[in-house]
Amino acid sequence: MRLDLSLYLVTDPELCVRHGLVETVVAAVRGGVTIVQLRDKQASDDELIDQARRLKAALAGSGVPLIINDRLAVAVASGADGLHIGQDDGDVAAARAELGEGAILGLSVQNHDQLARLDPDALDYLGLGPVFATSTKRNHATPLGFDGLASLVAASPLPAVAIGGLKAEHARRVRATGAKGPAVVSGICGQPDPEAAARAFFED
Ligand SMILES: Cc1ncc(COP(=O)(O)OP(=O)(O)O)c(N)n1
Ligand SMILES: Cc1nc(C(=O)O)sc1CCOP(=O)(O)O
Ligand SMILES: [Mg+2]
Repeated sequence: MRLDLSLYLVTDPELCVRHGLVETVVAAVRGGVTIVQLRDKQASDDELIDQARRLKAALAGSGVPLIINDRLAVAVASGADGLHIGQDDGDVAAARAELGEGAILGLSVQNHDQLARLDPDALDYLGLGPVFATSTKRNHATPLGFDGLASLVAASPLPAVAIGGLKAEHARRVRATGAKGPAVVSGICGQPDPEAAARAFFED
């Protein structure tokens, strides 16, 4: 599936409760989201596989890929389009080997040391962050700000999205760093109108 990182939605079970997971994602895609990550730290693998299958069905025909956060086994079992892992979520080469060449594989990067160590041949994109402090992720790294983000993007061997505290008014500055787009949780999931909230990331 084509990788378009213009606007990356990362779901959150609590923030999506207002409209429901599937309806939030479908509305956000109507608003312009180009890639979706299913992220739920508490759900069991079986629950996540069920959610992923329902999201895949809802996204059918849209061209929007579904990525699974953290859990390789769920990505494989659910027929999702890919996996996003962090620095402590397992081995990139092993994930690539199990997913196969056709899958999308993303890695989180917080600093230049991590950038220097990664294997770009095994990966499709990077998630750089946090740009700003955020209450959505516990124990996140020190915020980069736009200057730190720009420095990482300039050194990145792969296309990258920026994540962490990003709202619609930041979209222009994120793209000006060379990042392909913002990755967003609360700026879309927690909003009264997720479609309008997503669209606003293109109107900045
Ligand atoms: C697009 C994107 N970028 C970064 C992250 C963060 O991943 P990670 O560091 O593994 O943290 P958790 O999301 O697992 O808490 C992401 N999920 N997506
Ligand atoms: C899932 C995640 N990863 C981050 C990182 O820095 O790697 S920040 C983050 C949460 C982003 O949520 P919001 O858009 O609500 O600020
Ligand atoms: Mg992770």
